[in-house]
Amino acid sequence: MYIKNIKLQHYRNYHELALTFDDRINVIIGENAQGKTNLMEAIYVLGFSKSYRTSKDKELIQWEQSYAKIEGTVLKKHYQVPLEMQFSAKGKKAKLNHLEQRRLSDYIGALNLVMFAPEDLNLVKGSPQMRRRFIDMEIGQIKPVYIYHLGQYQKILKQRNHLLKELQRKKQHDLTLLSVLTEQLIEHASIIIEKRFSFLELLRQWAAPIHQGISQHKESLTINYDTTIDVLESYNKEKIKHIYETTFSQNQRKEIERGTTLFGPHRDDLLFYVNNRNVQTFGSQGQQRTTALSLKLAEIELIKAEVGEYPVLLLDDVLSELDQHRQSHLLNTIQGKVQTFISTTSVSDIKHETIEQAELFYVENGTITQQRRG
Ligand SMILES: Nc1ncnc2c1ncn2[C@@H]1O[C@H](COP(=O)(O)OP(=O)(O)OP(=O)(O)O)[C@@H](O)[C@H]1O
Repeated sequence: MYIKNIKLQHYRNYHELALTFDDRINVIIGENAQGKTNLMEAIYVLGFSKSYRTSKDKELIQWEQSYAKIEGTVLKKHYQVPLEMQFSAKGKKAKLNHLEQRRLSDYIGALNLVMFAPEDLNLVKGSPQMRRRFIDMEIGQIKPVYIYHLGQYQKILKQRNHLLKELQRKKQHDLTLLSVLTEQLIEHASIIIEKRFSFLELLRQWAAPIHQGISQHKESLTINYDTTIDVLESYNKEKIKHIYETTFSQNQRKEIERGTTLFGPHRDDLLFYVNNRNVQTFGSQGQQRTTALSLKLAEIELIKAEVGEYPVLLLDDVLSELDQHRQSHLLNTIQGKVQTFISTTSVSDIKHETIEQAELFYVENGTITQQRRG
């Protein structure tokens, strides 16, 4: 799939903007603070209905304006999909095929994206929250119903944590509500875990050979799921549910004492091993970067295998962070098959033939001049 065009209105520092993109490589060039990342972010928001930079939608609206709008046309193999996101003080609206979607899980997935920014290089070393976000975003765009379960899970978790705090402080003594919330939490938790397990199976299949390729067969990558309960990846939803039920009932006193939910997907993590050693603890910076790159490239292939089309790739200021070998590996892999947006302060940072044919977009203070190379 690829994005044919985009129109922005009052989005960050873009007052009005209309662009037509190349179906392969688009390079967004500009000095600092001119609007490169804002454009990448707008594309991301068009796909995921929210930003990766802020959880406050109102920050996306241009200062002094009352709304922001992003429209875009996504071209798929056999049809095209018009998408639209609008933000105002009243909230956000997502339109697919010109029809407003009440549930965002009905909107997400029409435009598949893989984002690779400098922060992603810390995926291995960074917080468990980052890794959970990575896996959740991925599953969400392949199986949008996952987003629904995740949303419900988070809502119930918040209520349950609040209740556990009240029980801890003895402001509340009734345990009936706790059982009701626990039961609801388990229902969504077991679906989330089951889906994460099947996603991991796929991720491993794609990431391991890619990692071998980048490391010139010197390294092998394995990925494990680290969970708070005693569960095997071969278990189905019912079995996972049963284990959660036993764990929660055996630990009720402990949870009340601590005033928080101690088990569930919100506490799980991914562990990466290179040549059987934990790369989070023992890996060199290079190995950690190779792992992050392998995961991103695996995401691209995984989406293609599951959805039937390649996603759009966003490389936000990340190429200059990769050494020549990793940069070439990345660009060779995507060349000719994945629509890619690259943001950079200088085209000379990109040393690859693919750049010869790219569409160039020069950004200056919220305006863009387009120029085709080749
Ligand atoms: N809501 C907003 N309304 C108007 N301008 C905004 C808004 N949010 C951010 N900006 C402006 O957008 C600019 C930042 O743009 P952006 O983050 O895209 O930078 P960039 O070109 O990617 O630069 P860098 O290379 O430093 O990351 C800043 O000048 C900032 O003041």
